Amino acid sequence: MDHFTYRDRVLHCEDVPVPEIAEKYGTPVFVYSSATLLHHLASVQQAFASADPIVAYSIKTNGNLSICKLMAEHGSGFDVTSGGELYRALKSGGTGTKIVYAGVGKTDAEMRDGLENGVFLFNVESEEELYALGAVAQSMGKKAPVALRVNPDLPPKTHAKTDTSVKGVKFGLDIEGVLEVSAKAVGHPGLAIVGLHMHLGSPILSADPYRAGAAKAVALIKEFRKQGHDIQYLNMGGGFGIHYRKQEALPASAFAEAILPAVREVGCKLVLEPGRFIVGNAGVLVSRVLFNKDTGGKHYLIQDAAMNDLIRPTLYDSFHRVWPVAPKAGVPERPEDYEAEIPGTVKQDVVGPVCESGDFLAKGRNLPPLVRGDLLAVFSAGAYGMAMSSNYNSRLRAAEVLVTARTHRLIRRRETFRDLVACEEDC
Ligand SMILES: Cc1ncc(COP(=O)(O)O)c(C=O)c1O
Ligand SMILES: N[C@@H](CCCC[NH3+])C(=O)O
Repeated sequence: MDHFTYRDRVLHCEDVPVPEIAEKYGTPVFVYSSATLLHHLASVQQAFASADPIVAYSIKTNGNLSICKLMAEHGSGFDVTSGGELYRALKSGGTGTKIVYAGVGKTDAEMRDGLENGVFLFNVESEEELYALGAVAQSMGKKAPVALRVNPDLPPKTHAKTDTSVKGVKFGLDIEGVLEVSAKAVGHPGLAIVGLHMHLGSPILSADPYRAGAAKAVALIKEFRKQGHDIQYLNMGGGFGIHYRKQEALPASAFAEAILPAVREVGCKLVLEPGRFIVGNAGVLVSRVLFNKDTGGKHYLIQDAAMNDLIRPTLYDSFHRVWPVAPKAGVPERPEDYEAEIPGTVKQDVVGPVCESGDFLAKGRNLPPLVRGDLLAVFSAGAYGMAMSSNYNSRLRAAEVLVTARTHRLIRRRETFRDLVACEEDC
């Protein structure tokens, strides 16, 4: 479900016409719907309610403080993967009792920071990390609460760059060797192995990998307990897919059906780390057409958003729906299927101003002819859009706007040229 709808051929975010936002804040601009954000958070919380889970919003997806505050105010915890993300989580009202610390390469300083702030669970991904964390905790007179992250060697079939649970990736401990690792850690004075963590990849459009992963988790948890570890948490990570092309995403209840029986069997507290599922369909990237250009038998639509704003198409060949903010008569107000032939359209590559041939937001799309100044919406851009943006080509990072019903508010101002050089001028 999202709250981006066309009314009289004008895209609205909740009750706000998107052109009003583009006029006021300029383009490119990320526009988020708070109703969609909260709807998705609530749908996860409700689907898994019987396990009383800790839903830890994965802050890497979109770390904007206003979005994170909304998450914290509505009962979400945070999944963080760096000192910077922990800082954002705490600044947004998060508390250690609901913060899980992930990541293959935590520094000693990050571990200390996490322990000082009472992080309830550290996902640990290697034996060296385990003992480094144990030593840091011991030096502070503490025991670090640990979930061993297991790589279950399940192919969730996402994309070569986003599969995190197949043999040979850098993530997690190999499932074959994890019991040896846990056996050696029994009785360590700085470590309490209290959980098992599994994050399968992202985005996942089937519940089957979760069912298979949870079954492997159950077997391991039983073994950990036999070794003497007091396992309290089963952390099934994030990865729930969203609508990018059509309505292809599963509801949270489908994932709940796959995961909850395992949680009941081992009697653990469930931890989830959803990111994309909460914020992905809650954001669009709005840009303005600069030029049309025909070359090499192709039609290029050059607009003012680029790979530095949304790198997913460049990095993963990801598909995002693209459509005019105010489509003129003669084309559908909003197509059912963006990949089918659409009357009144011509094939176009939607590209940005960055000096890279790989700078595109969409290729070979059926779009109506557009002219300079027209507005374009790139849908499902709320997750890993702004979060992965950069200043490449010394482009200023976009503004972000949060909509609630008929109101809109700037939640990140557009950067300025002074921002671009600020860290260099200090030197
Ligand atoms: C450990 C971990 N947890 C949670 C997430 C969030 O994933 P998603 O945004 O697909 O829910 C990721 C990213 O894939 C991750 O690596
Ligand atoms: N950043 C990715 C997925 C990787 C998620 C982080 N483990 C995306 O944009 O889809």
